[in-house]
Amino acid sequence: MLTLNNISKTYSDGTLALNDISLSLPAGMVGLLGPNGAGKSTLMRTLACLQTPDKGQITFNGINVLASAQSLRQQLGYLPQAFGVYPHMSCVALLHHIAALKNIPRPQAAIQIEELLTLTNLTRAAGKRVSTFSGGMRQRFGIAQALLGDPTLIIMDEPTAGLDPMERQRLHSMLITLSKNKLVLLSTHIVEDIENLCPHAAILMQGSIVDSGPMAHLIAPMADKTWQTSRRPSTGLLLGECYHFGSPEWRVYHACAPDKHARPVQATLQDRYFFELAQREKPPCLS
Ligand SMILES: Nc1ncnc2c1ncn2[C@@H]1O[C@H](COP(=O)(O)OP(=O)(O)OP(=O)(O)O)[C@@H](O)[C@H]1O
Repeated sequence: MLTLNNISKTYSDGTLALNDISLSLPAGMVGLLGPNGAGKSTLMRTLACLQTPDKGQITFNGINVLASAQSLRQQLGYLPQAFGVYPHMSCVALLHHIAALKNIPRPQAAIQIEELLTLTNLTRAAGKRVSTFSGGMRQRFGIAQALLGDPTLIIMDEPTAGLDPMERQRLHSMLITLSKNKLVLLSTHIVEDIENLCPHAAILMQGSIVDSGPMAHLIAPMADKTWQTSRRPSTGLLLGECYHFGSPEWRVYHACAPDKHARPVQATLQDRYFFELAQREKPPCLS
């Protein structure tokens, strides 16, 4: 269990990035959903002990994270949004280098690296320089390095960014396998990834937690109030515009049918997310 109590962070230029965040996250796959600039990366870096909050407390399985960063690092695997690599090092050499930085004895590291190369489907590319890898291979390498040392807390910041559908699917099944006995925190603004992968999620907007909990809890406020209509609605809160067989359709939040063309639909996490966004800014468009 990862618990955050009253975490706040203001950058030196006065930007309030995290505003009194309190959260309890269970083991398994947990999604952190928020638009650009919501504070996701700031929160991820704080959890990974790469920056400190101005106030608040974090505990992970009994460890006081802010007071014992080193104890947490031994249990942590972190995939940042972007990471640099030494241009001349091969995949396997770089993994050995990172294993050494994590204080993993070489014989143990060799066994783990072989297993991780298999898991991430990089065995055949082990001798290639990571700087020549495609986007998907690089992300898989990022996962392999994060998993060195068998961490119990895995933090992934936008892991599917820039991946093609095949690579994305491969990454999804890898994450599902991993999350069996660990806490995998997945930060993204791709709602579909969280809907597909996470039984539990938190929604972050403008540095504050809007809501968190099991998926059913997050969707519950939208139940029986979400409609889809083939005419642009004039009443209700517009959640977004989508296309059905090439024709435009609108998703609307309203207590009753917004017009005679509207039909009730099963609410999704995307509806809840767009509901929250629509209350804070101009309504988004679905694509
Ligand atoms: N080093 C910094 N100095 C000043 N402001 C910063 C810094 N890093 C982030 N911010 C600001 O803090 C806020 C939160 O940024 P953050 O990168 O955590 O959001 P995010 O949800 O990860 O966004 P994205 O999805 O675009 O990566 C933004 O307003 C951002 O401009």
